[in-house]
Amino acid sequence: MYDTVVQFGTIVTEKDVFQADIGIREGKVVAICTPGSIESSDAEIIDATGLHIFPGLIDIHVHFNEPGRDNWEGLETGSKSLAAGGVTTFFDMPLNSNPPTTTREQFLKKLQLANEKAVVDYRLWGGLVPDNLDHLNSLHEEGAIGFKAFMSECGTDDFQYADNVTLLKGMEKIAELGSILALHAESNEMINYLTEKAINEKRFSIRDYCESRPIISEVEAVERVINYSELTGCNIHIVHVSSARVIERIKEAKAKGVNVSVETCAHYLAFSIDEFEKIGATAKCAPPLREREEVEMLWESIKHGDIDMISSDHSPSPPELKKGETIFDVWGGIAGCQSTLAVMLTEGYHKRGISLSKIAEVTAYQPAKRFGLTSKKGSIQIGLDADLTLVDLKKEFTLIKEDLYYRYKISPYIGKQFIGKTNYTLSRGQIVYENKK
Ligand SMILES: NC(=O)NC(NC(N)=O)C(=O)[O-]
Ligand SMILES: [Zn+2]
Ligand SMILES: [Zn+2]
Repeated sequence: MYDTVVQFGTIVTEKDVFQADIGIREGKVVAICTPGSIESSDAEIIDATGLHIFPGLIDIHVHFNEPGRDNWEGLETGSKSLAAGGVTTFFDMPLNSNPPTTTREQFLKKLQLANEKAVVDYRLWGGLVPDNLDHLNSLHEEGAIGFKAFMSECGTDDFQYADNVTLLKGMEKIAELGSILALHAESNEMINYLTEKAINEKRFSIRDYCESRPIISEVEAVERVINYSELTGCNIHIVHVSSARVIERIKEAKAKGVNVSVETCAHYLAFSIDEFEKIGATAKCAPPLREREEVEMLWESIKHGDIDMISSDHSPSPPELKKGETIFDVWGGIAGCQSTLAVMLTEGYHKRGISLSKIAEVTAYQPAKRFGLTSKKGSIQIGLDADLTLVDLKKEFTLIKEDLYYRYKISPYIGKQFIGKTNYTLSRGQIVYENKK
């Protein structure tokens, strides 16, 4: 009757926490029953006694950089890391692969590589850049989950940021397609002005870097693109918001009827500038880490339901690019996609009383809902894919580099103490991670 039965675990969904057994057939959940009641003579049994079963996470924001920069990460190492962290679906960003995913040909090439190499499910973002307006249609036809644009320079030469005219024209098209535009929203003018000033004045501390990309530059860009959304009718998603001040603006826009969603990343919830100063360049990202009180306000925003989802924005580089004369010279991007759930459990559930259902909601249900995947993913329900992560909520561990599956064992989370560990991950019913393998 079943290929696999997960017995005696506690199921966590966006609505509920309850004990039940799960029967899996052909990759789908086909039964959810009273513990011990499933007839399972010829099924593989997974004993989940003492474990919590979350819907596999959906990480809508990773940079696995293949093709072209797979020496920075790669679809195999990246997706194995996700499996180890309980993530069963990822959306790969159109940059820093080289060439970036801005035409049909490049999209199909990446799709083929993902098909060969990824150990969990995936979708691909298409890019919106100044010279590819005529390609948006074909990217959409091939199944792009949405489009991504940068409002400021992105740190590589091969993905141009979208000027305002490109944004407006692109948004008009994306609205017609009924798709969605994700934005890296920082004001290019403000951050370039402040960066130049800091460098001229030889202010090279970590705090100087953070102050060169202030919260107000996020606010400016977000307000602008919200206005563009009202004008064009384009649905938008703001990636990696670092501050509750920005979340407030998005909340106001939602109340006015603008179709906008927002993510923050695990690192903005785990670290403040104080940790950035201790850890150094490994914790450099853009927008940068913020003050401790901002971290706490983000957690409050999650509690109040003002943040739709959590991503990792996993954007690693080779170690030599994380070294440089000053903090301004090193690669901006954090490697962390294996640790998202551990951060949510440790910092959210254990330290701040965030409910398990809220964690399932922002890591799986909301991403599935926003991107139209709820007929297959995002929760634990009869008929959905058996994408499951089995977690020991009480397991304490310190992350060591040998635990990581990244191409390079570099991450600001190394040395961090966590409570809550993934023991098994199932992707469409198949065990893709079990006890460190
Ligand atoms: N080129 C990048 O991958 N940049 C990424 N880097 C960060 N966030 O520091 C991003 O998502 O903006
Ligand atoms: Zn970004
Ligand atoms: Zn990113």
